Amino acid sequence: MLKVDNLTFEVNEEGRKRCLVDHISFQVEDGEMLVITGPNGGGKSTLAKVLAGIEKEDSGEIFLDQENITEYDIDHRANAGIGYAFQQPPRFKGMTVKRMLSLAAGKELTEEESCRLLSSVGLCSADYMNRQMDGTLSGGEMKRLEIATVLAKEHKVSIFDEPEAGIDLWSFSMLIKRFEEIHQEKKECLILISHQERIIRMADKIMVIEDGKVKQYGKSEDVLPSLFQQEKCQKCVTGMEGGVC
Ligand SMILES: Nc1ncnc2c1ncn2[C@@H]1O[C@H](COP(=O)(O)OP(=O)(O)OP(=O)(O)O)[C@@H](O)[C@H]1O
Repeated sequence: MLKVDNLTFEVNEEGRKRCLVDHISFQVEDGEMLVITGPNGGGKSTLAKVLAGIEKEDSGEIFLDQENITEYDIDHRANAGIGYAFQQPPRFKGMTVKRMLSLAAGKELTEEESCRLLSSVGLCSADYMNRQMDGTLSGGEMKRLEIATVLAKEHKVSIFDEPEAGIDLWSFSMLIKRFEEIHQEKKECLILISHQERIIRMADKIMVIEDGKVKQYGKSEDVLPSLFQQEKCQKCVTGMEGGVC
């Protein structure tokens, strides 16, 4: 279980403080899937980075099961059970895919294990195992490999930041299947940051973040109707629905 209490992260912009994560609280139970959505620049990725320990919160507390992990750094949080897939994955020159996956799994993976892992993100093991994790990989390939590194190991909480971004339709379907499997296994908490309706509809809980604040948070069945009703009305206003709501 992940419990986040009054989490705040501020930056200094030309001498002024700007709150990118503004007193955010939520809880994800074991086996639950939380989808975080909301407008661009709302603070979703920043929240994920604070949870993973990439950015240091200014105030608030984070509990993983009963353990207070607030003061843990990025490595310590990863060891405690937090997995995180970046929205824009970093590249690692000189690191092969094979090595990266084994490092992420925390053990030397067999050919079969690596193959299964790469297949779950729509990649063929034979084509990628000895490739470098550098600029020779396309954006979509990097994104899928990044997701595979988080899937390589069981975590207490896995956070995927816009897993759909830059991924083709076929790989996206495979990925959705893998998320559904993890969700059905009910072993770990899944936090997906997404703008994709299909992902949002998979959630147990939905949180909408705007201007660093929680605008909506609750069970999927309570949040979904207003979420898609709002979207429809916006389209209507812009004429996309032919002016009919
Ligand atoms: N380190 C930083 N310093 C200053 N501003 C930042 C920093 N990191 C992010 N921001 C700003 O904070 C806001 C929130 O960014 P964030 O990436 O968290 O949004 P997001 O909700 O994930 O957006 P998107 O849906 O576009 O991915 C944006 O306005 C961004 O420009």
